[in-house]
Amino acid sequence: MRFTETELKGVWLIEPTPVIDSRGSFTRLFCEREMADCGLATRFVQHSRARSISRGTLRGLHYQEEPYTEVKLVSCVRGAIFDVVVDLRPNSPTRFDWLGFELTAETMKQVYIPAGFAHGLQTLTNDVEVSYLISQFYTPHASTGVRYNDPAFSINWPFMPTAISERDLNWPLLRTPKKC
Ligand SMILES: Cc1cn([C@H]2C[C@H](O)[C@@H](COP(=O)(O)OP(=O)(O)O[C@H]3O[C@@H](C)C(=O)[C@@H](O)[C@H]3O)O2)c(=O)[nH]c1=O
Repeated sequence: MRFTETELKGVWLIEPTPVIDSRGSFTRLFCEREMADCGLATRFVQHSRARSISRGTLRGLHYQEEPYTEVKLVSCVRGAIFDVVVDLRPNSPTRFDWLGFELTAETMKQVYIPAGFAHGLQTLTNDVEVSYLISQFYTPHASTGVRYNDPAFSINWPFMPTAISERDLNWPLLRTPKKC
């Protein structure tokens, strides 16, 4: 596995290094030792999968509040997504900056998202499945979000959303202006 920390400190892109032979390939997707060597969390308490039917479906931007913050290890196991992280850490020099990653079932790339970030995604194909390893239990009363089109972030989503939940359409906008 190849680990690359992004310009948003604490967010890592993890790329697989498949071993290929005449039968096909073998690919490691999680290794406690390699993750720990990079200083990443290795304890995940839930593994969830979300299926989206149509291209353009948007989910997010979500996070859980203290003391239920989560680390997420996200990958796309069917189809393709544009995966987005937004830095919400109060004292971060990159606060409100965002990054987008194309994750596909073929490339098996994963994004490691530390606590303090909101996460969202948009499907790039029909019939998409996304896998999440999550370090904290789902806690509905701490589960919250920020608006996908909040001008504080100005995220360049690939498409107008073709499907989105009422909840995600109605997260309040932040009033704090972007960094001067
Ligand atoms: C996230 C989650 C939802 N649910 C339930 C609540 C609800 O009835 C149904 C669908 O929930 P949501 O609409 O929140 O699902 P979704 O919009 O797919 O939520 C996900 O979005 C992406 C962007 C993330 O980062 C994930 O961590 C998660 O928040 O599933 C659980 O039971 N456990 C969970 O861990």
